Amino acid sequence: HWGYMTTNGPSTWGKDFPIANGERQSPIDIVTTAAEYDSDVLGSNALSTNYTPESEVKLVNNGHSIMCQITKKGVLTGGPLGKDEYRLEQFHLHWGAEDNRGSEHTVDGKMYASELHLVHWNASKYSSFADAVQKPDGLAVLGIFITPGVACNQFKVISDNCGKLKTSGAEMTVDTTLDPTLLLPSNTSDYWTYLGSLTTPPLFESVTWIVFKEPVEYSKEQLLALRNLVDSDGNHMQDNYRPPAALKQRKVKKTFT
Ligand SMILES: NS(=O)(=O)c1ccc(O)c(NC(=O)NCCCCO)c1
Ligand SMILES: [Zn+2]
Repeated sequence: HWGYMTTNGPSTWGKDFPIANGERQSPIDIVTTAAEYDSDVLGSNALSTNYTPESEVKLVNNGHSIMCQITKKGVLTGGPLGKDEYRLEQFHLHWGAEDNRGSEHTVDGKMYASELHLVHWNASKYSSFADAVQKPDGLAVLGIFITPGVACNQFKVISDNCGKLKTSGAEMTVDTTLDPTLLLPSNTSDYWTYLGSLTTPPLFESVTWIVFKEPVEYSKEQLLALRNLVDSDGNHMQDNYRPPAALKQRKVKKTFT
């Protein structure tokens, strides 16, 4: 089964998932000087999130990451998404064994300690996540860089429960509220955006990526909690990130000068 070890990691995925070498794969290295400022598409209608706080938190160790399944109606609109409404489905993370690596997107070659992905599907055009996941305009994912610093209070419900989700397949519901809005950086106006893919198999080329420039801080303890999770092979879930793929014939746009 695919994973992140030498024997089943990103360099082997092309065997079972030939799209791994496709024209719009993710993540990518964001070369800041090559990104194009595009005022009309991006400037006119600002990216907007309208999330409903979760009244309980459903956490799953899916063998590749820790995922929070969203049950409330949360909507992402605007920016590069045109008139379509994208519904929040889940969020999860990728991280390293040490603070010097772990993000999937890089910025001028810089890797962050972790990257949070808020996954949305196009509810204006499709009937479910499963229906949207293979469509070229099916998904929109918000990428948030994580850097070591002060604790993120809204992330505590996840980091404080990693110990109870050690094994692959483990699920739990925590009876507390969580507002996904509070997982976002304070500046949500400055971001890069480009057309890409899922960063794990099946690597479908269905994602409009929106990567925020401003990182969010998690404490050392919160990052350590992620590294103590166990994956589907019984190893510590660490370095569960795909390295950058080729940009090929794509342009990265940015909303800031
Ligand atoms: N990293 S990502 O691009 O934001 C991303 C967003 C949504 C996804 O559905 C996946 N991948 C996925 O679901 N793979 C199926 C098996 C996983 C657990 O069994 C990756
Ligand atoms: Zn992801």
